[in-house]
Amino acid sequence: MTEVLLALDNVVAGYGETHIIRDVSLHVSRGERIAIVGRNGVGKTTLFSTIMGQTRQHSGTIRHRGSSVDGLQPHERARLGIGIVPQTRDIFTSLNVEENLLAGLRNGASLQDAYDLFPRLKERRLNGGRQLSGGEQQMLSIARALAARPEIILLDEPLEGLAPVICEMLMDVFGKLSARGHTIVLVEQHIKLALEFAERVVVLDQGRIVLEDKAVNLRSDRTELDRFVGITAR
Ligand SMILES: Nc1ncnc2c1ncn2[C@@H]1O[C@H](COP(=O)(O)OP(=O)(O)OP(=O)(O)O)[C@@H](O)[C@H]1O
Repeated sequence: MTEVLLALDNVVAGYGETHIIRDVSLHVSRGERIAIVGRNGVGKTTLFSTIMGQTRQHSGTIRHRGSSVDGLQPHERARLGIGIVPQTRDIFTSLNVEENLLAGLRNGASLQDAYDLFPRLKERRLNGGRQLSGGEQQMLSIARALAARPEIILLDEPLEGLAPVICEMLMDVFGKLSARGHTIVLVEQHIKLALEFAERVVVLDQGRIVLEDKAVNLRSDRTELDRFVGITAR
């Protein structure tokens, strides 16, 4: 039987007294590829922040490999193997590429692992974070998250604002990571790419899961999905 790596049960969370995430239950199995989609402001980033312990969890439980992580600090959750590539790109702009990677290495990961996945980073290894293009910064942010050898990786709109050729290259990398057994949860505005990448798609609306289905079903009939993401969504 496939192991449930991450389980959210009836989670209500938000900022201060505000409830943004409302009664969310979501189980992620080891090796799964899940996409989370929904209009702007429905709570996709807040859901990731909640998994990382960066919001106020009012009720419900979050378990990692069956053990509750409720009450654990973000760095403690990261140490358990929950990795995130935040929308804001997590890099130190004052450090060069190699220094950024070295600062993130954990659990026997090596610089070479990062350079094998992103040869461009090797070419730019002595460039400061500020001198990198948006795409290179995103590669570095992803490589830094992977340098901690997470068991599950949360990717928050990693393609946002990037040129189509870079998006294609990153999607290719996500495919490779998945083929190597990584568990990936992707928040993505490009619905077409989300449907191509994921096995299962979860739709959020006003902080609730309103639709959850296999991508193959949603690809063959987008009527239901379009109700929640809008027919103009790509
Ligand atoms: N730090 C914060 N403090 C208070 N409210 C916040 C904070 N961050 C987000 N919100 C509010 O929470 C709601 C959900 O925002 P969130 O960023 O999670 O949505 P999203 O689906 O990721 O949106 P987008 O697709 O635009 O990134 C919004 O109403 C937003 O204004």
